[in-house]
Amino acid sequence: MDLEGKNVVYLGGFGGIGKKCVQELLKKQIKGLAIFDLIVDDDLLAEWKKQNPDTEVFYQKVDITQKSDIDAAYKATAEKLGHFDVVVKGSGLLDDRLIELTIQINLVGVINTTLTALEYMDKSNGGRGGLIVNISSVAGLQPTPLMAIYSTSKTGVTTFTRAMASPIHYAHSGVGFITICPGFTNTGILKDIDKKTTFPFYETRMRTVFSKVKGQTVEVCARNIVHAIETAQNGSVLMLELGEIHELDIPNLCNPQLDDCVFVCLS
Ligand SMILES: NC(=O)c1ccc[n+]([C@@H]2O[C@H](COP(=O)([O-])OP(=O)(O)OC[C@H]3O[C@@H](n4cnc5c(N)ncnc54)[C@H](O)[C@@H]3O)[C@@H](O)[C@H]2O)c1
Ligand SMILES: CCCCCCO
Repeated sequence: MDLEGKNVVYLGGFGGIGKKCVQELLKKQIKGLAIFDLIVDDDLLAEWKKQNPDTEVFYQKVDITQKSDIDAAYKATAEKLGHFDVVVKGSGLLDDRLIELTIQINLVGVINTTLTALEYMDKSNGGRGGLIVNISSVAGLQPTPLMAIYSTSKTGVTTFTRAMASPIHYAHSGVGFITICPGFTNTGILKDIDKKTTFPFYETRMRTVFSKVKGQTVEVCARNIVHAIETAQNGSVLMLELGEIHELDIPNLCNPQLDDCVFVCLS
């Protein structure tokens, strides 16, 4: 999608990846940017507003575990911007010791913020269509024993987003969906990992290996997320690993007779 003149909602815009994505998005002459987050960096927000006088930049405090917050934020954004073209879901928690909160934020939060956004974007409901980008993880592509609950939540994000990308839904709503699966990216989410894993490290080797894994910079990850927003097609699942974008060709495992009724047909 060409981002010039578009309205964007970014959930988690003050997070590690979020801040850099916002900075990249603001380079694209977007018309409006709503940042939904639990936290705010007032100085950074003021700087973004000052540096981008032609873009309406504003913050909405949102706890995505609270449906009332989600509803209020989207309502206020629709009133301020009229409509929104792109919604990026970049909120997240990695802490397997907080089981319910992990699922509430990473999965239920993504589902609720998606379905509420659709109320405004769905062409069959008077919307203009658009693009919803859900940030999963490489841990949402294959089981990750180290953080099994996080991996489960992210696998749910990947599956939910692929299901929402069904051509059946797209033909109805005009809202496309893409799944972004970053690999290790140098933000705070990976710090103190041995306090966040499903179980304490069984052996120091796992810990040694984990602390030695080479991650990508946040800047490169953010640039690739924005590139994906501009170029990816509905249903794309993109792994962003070590500065590269890999479009994943996930096979349809369904009965051909059900192909267009149940599963995404990535034709
Ligand atoms: N950093 C990585 O290695 C990596 C890899 C793959 C996927 N991801 C995913 O990318 C996204 C951003 O991660 P990050 O590394 O920038 O982490 P981060 O911790 O810096 O950012 C997380 C963001 O989510 C927000 N958030 C947390 N709980 C919330 C709540 N209840 N309501 C609203 N907002 C809430 C935080 O305020 C923050 O803005 C997450 O979904 C994460 O799972 C990160
Ligand atoms: C091994 C999986 C690393 C996941 C990084 C945070 O999504």
